[in-house]
Amino acid sequence: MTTLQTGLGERLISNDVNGKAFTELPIIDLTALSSPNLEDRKALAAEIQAACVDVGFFYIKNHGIAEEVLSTAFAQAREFFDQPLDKKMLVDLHKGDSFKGYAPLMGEQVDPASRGDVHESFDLGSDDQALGEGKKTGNLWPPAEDLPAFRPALESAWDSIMALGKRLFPLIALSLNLEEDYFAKYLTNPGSVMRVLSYPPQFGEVDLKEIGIGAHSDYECFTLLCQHGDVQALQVLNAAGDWVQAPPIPGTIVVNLGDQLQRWTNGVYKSTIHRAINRTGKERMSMPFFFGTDYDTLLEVLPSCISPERPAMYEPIIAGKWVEQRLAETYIKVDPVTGEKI
Ligand SMILES: O=C(O)CCC(=O)C(=O)O
Ligand SMILES: [Fe+2]
Repeated sequence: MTTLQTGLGERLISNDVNGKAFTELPIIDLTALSSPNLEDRKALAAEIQAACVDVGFFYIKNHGIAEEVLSTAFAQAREFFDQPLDKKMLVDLHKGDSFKGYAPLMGEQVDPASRGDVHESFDLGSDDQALGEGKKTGNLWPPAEDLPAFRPALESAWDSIMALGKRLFPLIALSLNLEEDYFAKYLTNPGSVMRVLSYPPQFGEVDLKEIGIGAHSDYECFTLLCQHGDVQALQVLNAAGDWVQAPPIPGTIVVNLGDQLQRWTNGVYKSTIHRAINRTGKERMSMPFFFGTDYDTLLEVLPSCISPERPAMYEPIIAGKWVEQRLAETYIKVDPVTGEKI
């Protein structure tokens, strides 16, 4: 079986678990999420279940987030990224200890087989969230005199997407035949992260060791990914080893499952490998929001996902430690004198 080097180490090309050779991503209408009728919500949960088992990726529409909140955040992100490098490095992610702030082009490497990711990023989280053992610093914001509207725009997007994510957990619980509030006890102070990414267009021969974001799976429970404009770059790996394009669709947000839910569900739900390559000739931006659980949640395979044919495949892990370890492997620090990775 073919293997692929990813941020998770060597992975079978079929994502460890049997997904489908899907050729497009499902689009799920979330209107029934607000229905007072449990049967309506269960019918929606059944659609979510099929998408999580077969694909691990889907679009949502009628999600309730105002388009303007997202476009304002993207406009501010563009202003931030268009600044000179020395301004952006005022909030260099390496100045703090909890992976918040700016990382320049090639400052990250989600796929250890790559030379670095061809994107710039700015990461933020909640200042009062559990930062993890010994962590002292939270968000790093650019000076308000440089970009007065940046922080309010990103915080407003954060609030809206966080609210949507909190509404999706009960749906995921229903889709796993659990009580709707099953995950609530693990979400008192969840370790979520949002980021804006800017991918310059790449020209010439495709070199898979140097692309927008290398092949990886996400680390948390699920990701809500907003794509800006009409610039195609995201690709999703199906069980046949083919990369399926996930273009921006107006009014939708992409949802993909992460490793925490794959482990919790014993691989029944897929944390599908994806990457981004921007060959469009245009600058591309995206805004992923990663939803984790409380830092100290013990992620143990759900008993309902274990059977004689499918024994538990994963050791229990502490949710926050898992993400921290994965992040520490992701960000590259370069020695300013030698230019070597340290
Ligand atoms: O920009 C994208 O479309 C994908 C970003 C992504 O996969 C990530 O940040 O984990
Ligand atoms: Fe990702």
